Parts: sequence; C-alpha cells; structure tokens
Amino acid sequence: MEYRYKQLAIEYDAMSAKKKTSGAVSNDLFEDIPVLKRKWHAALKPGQSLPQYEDVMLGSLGRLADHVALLREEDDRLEITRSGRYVQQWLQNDGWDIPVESVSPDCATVLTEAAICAVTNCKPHLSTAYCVRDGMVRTYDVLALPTSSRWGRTLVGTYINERAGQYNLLDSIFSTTEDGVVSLATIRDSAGVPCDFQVVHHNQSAASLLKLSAVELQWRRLRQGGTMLGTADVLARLFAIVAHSGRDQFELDCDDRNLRLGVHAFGDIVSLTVSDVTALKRREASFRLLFDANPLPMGIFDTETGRIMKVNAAAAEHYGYDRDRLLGMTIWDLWPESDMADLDEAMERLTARDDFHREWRHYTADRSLIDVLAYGRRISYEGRDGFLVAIVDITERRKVEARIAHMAHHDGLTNLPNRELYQERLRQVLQPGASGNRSIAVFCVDLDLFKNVNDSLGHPMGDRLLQAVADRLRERVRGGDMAARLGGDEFAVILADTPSLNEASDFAAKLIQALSAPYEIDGHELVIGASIGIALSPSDGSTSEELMKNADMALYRAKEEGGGVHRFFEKEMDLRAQRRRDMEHDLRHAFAQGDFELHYQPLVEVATGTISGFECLLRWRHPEKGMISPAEFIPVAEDIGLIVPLGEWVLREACHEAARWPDGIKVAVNLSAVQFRSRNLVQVVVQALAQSSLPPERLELEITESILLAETEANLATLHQLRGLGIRISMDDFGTGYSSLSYLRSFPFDKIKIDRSFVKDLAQRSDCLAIVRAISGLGKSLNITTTAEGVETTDQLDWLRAEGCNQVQGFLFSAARPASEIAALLARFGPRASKAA
Ligand SMILES: Nc1nc2c(ncn2[C@@H]2O[C@H](COP(=O)(O)O[C@H]3[C@@H](O)[C@H](n4cnc5c(=O)[nH]c(N)nc54)O[C@@H]3COP(=O)(O)O)[C@@H](O)[C@H]2O)c(=O)[nH]1
Repeated sequence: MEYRYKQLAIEYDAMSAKKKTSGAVSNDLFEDIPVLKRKWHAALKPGQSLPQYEDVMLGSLGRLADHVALLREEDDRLEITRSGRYVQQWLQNDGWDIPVESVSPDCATVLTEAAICAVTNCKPHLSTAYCVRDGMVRTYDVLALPTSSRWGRTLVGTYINERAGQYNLLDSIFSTTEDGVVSLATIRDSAGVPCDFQVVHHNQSAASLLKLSAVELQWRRLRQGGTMLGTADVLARLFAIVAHSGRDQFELDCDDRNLRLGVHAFGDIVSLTVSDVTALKRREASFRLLFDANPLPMGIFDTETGRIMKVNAAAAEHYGYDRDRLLGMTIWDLWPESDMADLDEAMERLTARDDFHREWRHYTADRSLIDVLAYGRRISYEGRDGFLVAIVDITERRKVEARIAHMAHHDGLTNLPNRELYQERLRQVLQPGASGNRSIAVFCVDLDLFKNVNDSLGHPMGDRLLQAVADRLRERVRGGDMAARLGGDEFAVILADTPSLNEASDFAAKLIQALSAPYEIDGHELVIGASIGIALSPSDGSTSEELMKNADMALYRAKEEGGGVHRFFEKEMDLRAQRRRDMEHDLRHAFAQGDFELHYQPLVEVATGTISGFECLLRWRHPEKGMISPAEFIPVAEDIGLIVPLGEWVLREACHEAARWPDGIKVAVNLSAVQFRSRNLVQVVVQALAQSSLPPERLELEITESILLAETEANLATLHQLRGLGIRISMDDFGTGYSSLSYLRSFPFDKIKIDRSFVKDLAQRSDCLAIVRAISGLGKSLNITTTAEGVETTDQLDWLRAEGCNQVQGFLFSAARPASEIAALLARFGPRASKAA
C-alpha cells in the first residue's frame, strides 16, 4: 500500500512538472498571492481593522480581475456579487449576486470557509480547494481578503487560481488497488472478425501480475506473446466474451501462482481484472486435504435449514450412507425422535455462537444409535451460513464407561446390585416424600447350608448356585424394589412400597420357599435353605444404616433359631447386640488380664471305675457377672478370633498341669475349628508338649465334625500330623450335627464321644438307646474307644456298660474341678484308689 502512495506522489509530481512547463497554468499567477497580501497590508491604515475595499481591489487588479470574486453577507447568507471570467468557469456559474450555497459544493465550501476565517480574524486567509473536473482532480488556491466598503459593509475580495498539477482520478484509484486492471481493444481482421487484442490501458498492478514492465505491457498485442494472456485458451475465451458482449470469470495457473481473471466486454473494449488468488487457492487446497481426506467424519450443514451441504468420504462411510444420499438429508434426519427437543434447543444456541463442542446421539443408515462428540465452527459455504462439523464417535468409549459404572455398582458373579448401590437405593427411597407415607421393608437374606455345597462340591459349583439364587431373587422383585448381593451368601431386598407387616411377612415366607426349592445344577440336585431378617421403616429406623443393622440383627435371630425362618427386628435384639458387643470387649480384656482358668473333669474307665484322664474345660470368672459358661463365650471368642491365642494358652496350661499328674493319666483338650485355620496349630501343640515335657501319648485332642466340614483336605493333613506325633484324636459330640460315617472313614479316630443328649434319655427313649448301641458297636468294630458324656446316674452307667461303652464322664463322678482338686479326685477314683477299693 505504501508503495502505491509513493507511486501516486511520484505521478502527481511528474504531472505538476508537466503542467508547469506546458504553461497550462500561468506561471505569473504563482506570484499573485504574496502581491495581493502585500497590497492588502499596504492599504490597511492605522486605527482601522480592515483596509478600504477601493484601496485593495479597485483599479489595480489588472489581469487578476478575472480571478477575483466579491463576496458579501446579505440577509445572513454569503453572496457572490461579482466574479471574473476565470472564477465563473471555476464556479461553472456566470451569475452575479448569487448565493454561495447555490454553486457547486466543492466551490461553495471553500469560499465560505475562507471568507469566514478572513472576516473573523480580520486578515487575509488562504485556503485550498480540490475540485473534480472532467475526471481530473484539480487544486485551487483561494485567498480571501476582507475589506471594508465606503458604507461600512464588509466585502471579501476572493482570489481563485488553479495550482499547477492535476491528476486523473481513475488512475489514482487503479494505482492503489492490488488487482490488475487492463483495458484491451479488440483487433479485427479484414473480414471484421476479432483476431487479436491490444493493451490500451493498464495499471501498475497488472504489469506486476503479468510479470512485465509497464512499458512492455502498454500497447502489447496479446498474440505477440510474452504474457500469459496470449495463450490459445485465454484468447478463445476473450473472443467468446466479445462475441456476446458478455462477461466471464476464469482462472489461470502459471508457475507458482494462480490468477483469477474477470472479463467484461463493452463492444470492442474488453475490461480485464487480474487478481492473485494463490493464497486463496492454497487455503482451499488445505481445506480439501483436511476435509476430504480426513479420517474423521466431517460435514457442513446449513445453519438455517439444517441441510447437509457437504460431507467427506469418512462421514459417508461412518454413517453407512451413499454420499449423495447424505447430501439430500438434513441433520434432523440423523437425530433420534427422543432427542429432538434437545436438538431444537441446541440449534437455537448455535445460531448465536461461532463454534460449539457437544455430545449428540446420531442414527446411522442401519438405524443403530451412536454417541458422537461434534466439534463445529461457523463458516460461510456456497453463500450460506453454515457449520463445519467434525465428528468423533465415542460409542465404544461410552459403552466402556457404562460398563465400568455398572461394574462399580453390581456384583460381578450374579450381576445383582452390590452393597453400594443397595445402600444408595435405600437412602433414595428413605428420602422424605420418596415413598409417601408408606413403609419400607428391608430384608437381609442369608443362605442356610450354602457352605456345605461350597466345601463339598467346590467353589465353581457354589458360584453357580449363587447365580441361580440371584435369578430367583430377581424374579421376585420388580419396579422400584431391589434385590442385591451384599457378599458371600448374603443377599438383601428392599420393598419400597410395603403397606403392612403381613405383606412383608408373606413376601419373606414366599422368598424362603422359593430359595429352598431344589436347584438342578450340572446334574446335581442341590438343596439349601434361607433365613431372613426384616426391618421396617419408620418403626425400626429411619436411616439406611439403622435399617440394615436392625435387619441384620433379625437375621441373626432367624439363624439362631435354626434357619429357614424369617424374623422381624425387635428392640430386644438391639439389647442383645449391645450385650454381645460388651462381651467381645470384656473377653479381650479378660484375656489380657488373665481372668481365665482351667477346670478338669474326670474320664472314668467303665471296666475298672478308675480315672484314666481328665477333660480340660475352660472357665471365665467375670469380675461382675461371676462364672460365665464356655458355651456362651467360646462362639464369641471364635467370631472375634480370640480363640486362637486363648486356645494356645489352654494347650500350654493343660499340658503343663497334666505333666504333674501320675504317669498314664491323660489330658483331653478341646480344639475349635477356628484354631485349625491359623495354620500353625501343629507348631503350637509341639511347643506345648516340649515346654511341659508331657509325652504326646498323654494328650488327647477333642475335635467336632465341623473341622471336617470346612477345608477338609488341609484339616485332615493337620490331624494326620498331630496323630503322627503320637497324640490321640477324639471325635466329640458324636451323634449331633451330620454325624456322617464317612468322617470315621476319612480319619482313624482314637475315640468317639457319645453326646450327652443321648445319654440323658437312655432309660426313657428307645431311639437314644439304639443310637448309643450303634455308636458303641461301631467303636468296637472299628477298634475305637467310646466315651459317653453327661453320665449323671448309676442307671445310665449300667445301661452304658451293658452297651459296651468303654469310658464315661459326668457329674456322677465329678463336675469339672480346678487343678487343685485333681489330687483328691485321683485319690478317690485313681488307679491305685480303685485297686484299694
Ligand atoms: N474349644 C474349646 N471348647 C471348650 C473349651 N472348654 C470348654 N469348651 C466347650 O464348651 C462347651 C461347654 O463346656 P462346659 O460348659 O464346660 O460343659 C462341659 C461340661 O461341664 C459338661 N458336662 C460334663 N458332665 C456333665 C453332666 O453330667 N451333665 C451335664 N449337663 N453336663 C455335663 O459337658 C461339657 C463338656 O462337653 P464336651 O466338650 O462335649 O465333652 C463344650 O462344648 C466344651 O467342649 C476349650 O478350652 N476349648
């Protein structure tokens, strides 16, 4: 641009010089202005603000008179009263006494301005006027000389003269545009047919764009060559345009540039504009590359109509449409009906924005829904306001996210909601107003005998069973209700709309029935049961935590009662739970304080009536509650894991005590199944024997069949190791529980202890006698000692002797007594005492 102005200035100077030498404007007149100014000053008399009109203007102007106009103020407006011929030509008006405002505005403006300034400042004022005459810009000096008339009026003598130098208006405009402008004259042959064109006019930009100097281009015939306009193709186009006096636009690619030619024919004169569109072309090529070849689906849609105006190959392929088919559609066609309100709202907002970035759902050609992220930018395309959109398909990402979210809230095995989702749902339905005034029932479900399946048939079978249980649960809940797996064989149900206690009870009963029906899995018919604890809101709690805790307590009660039943929460259960928590605390404290002691109950040989050993029984002397039964505290110690260190203490103490007894007197110590889980049981026993120096043959370990129910292989291995040390192993409480004979086959027990419940009714109940007889017979044939527990009467002793039982234990001889009383007991029932008897 700067170059253009410089060029303009040079052209102007050149023209000024030309005018001066050509004499188009009188050289002498260049001197007139200082002369007139001097004259005005010379005429100014002391004490006057303005010189007299006659002194300045009259009689002495001579040749300048043609260049002078006389202005005066008349009726509040400026009037030209007289004007010389030169001025009249300038004004294009030869009238006298005419208002200044009636002449052409370019003259009126400068005359008014000069006159006002001169009168206001009481001195000559020189202005410059630029006037356009015949397409030429001319510059005039306008000198206003304020004077006073004889009658006191102010008259302004105004001298006007053109300054040397004028320039062509169109030339100046053309010279400032970067586009080339060329005028061609059509050359016709003798037959009058156009055969060539000649450059008759052009601007500098045209020469630059056509890579010629201005001189080389001027008067050049196109067929002469040397320009890209002389090719056959361009000439053919120009001839065609001239033939119809029409217009056309086309592009020329040459070397490293792209030129766009706009052609307009006026008869035989052809006006040509040449624009450099190289940058534009490159932008278009980049756009094509980015758009057409982009692997991302892209398109342009009309903002107003939603019409799809352009798509790339990736879009056609991704959406599964033929490209033309896609171009005949609108973006509404891609949207699911359900999202239409969303689209309307989105479109409303789009019209006010230049770009957007949002998530939409689209239909593909096969009507499958995909999740897409659309990035849009407003563009103008084919004269329409549109949006260029790039699409990123995030369907898979959304699926994975949904899967992860599902997994975070569902149990992987059964696909039921997990504890977190269950609690969240419970919190939701408990919100004020969520379920009106209706009660909400929370069910804690625990499977009975599930552990057996897991232990006997393995975990995969256990898993299949849990899945089947989940299916049955799912079938029974609907709507806003929920069934969940909380972990292991623990499930839970929420009934969010439970009108009555009876209905909750009915539901629980039916659920137990459904879950207890046999399962057919991999050719196995499996039977388990279920126990349910129920808590209702608001009576049993108003928070999810309270309700779940209370339902759990009710479940505990149901389990305690043997399972297969449902129980509602009762306030009293809360007290029991509190008592239980107290006991756990007190147990830990008691162990730390050494509040436990061991008592010993004699084991008497039926044949001799002498003591052959003692069963070691744990006692807890509570500082406030007195003696607490092991039947009460051992299950709690097992639950909290205290039985492991406590059992170790029992073993060490019992061995230590027994080591002080006469040779051959054995000590029997009870082992809990939990002690087997600690995995260092053998080591603990070995240490107890070593520290006490008690021979292993004098130690008997009493186990219950529960040890053979869980982790059978590992526990059997432990038992074999213990027996390998020479320790005797007894099966306690035989006849209760499952009493599977296969246990007797799986391990060579040294002793079977017949549970005292059979001994108690031996004389009254034939079934008890039959069982005692069977167990004794079994012991005899397997060469296993049989010990009857709970013998309280001589009658019972007689029956047992008759049935061939080897050993007895019970209050008939003695209850369990502290170690300090052992000597007395031995004195009474000991081997020597018997001999004495
Ligand atoms: N794991 C451990 N378990 C232990 C330990 N110490 C005891 N126990 C187990 O606790 C249960 C209850 O024991 P306890 O209250 O001591 O009862 C025992 C005897 O007092 C009772 N008994 C004995 N004779 C009679 C009788 O003639 N009548 C009658 N009503 N009760 C009698 O029987 C219990 C002994 O049973 P058992 O162990 O099956 O031989 C109990 O199961 C203990 O095993 C311990 O250190 N570890």
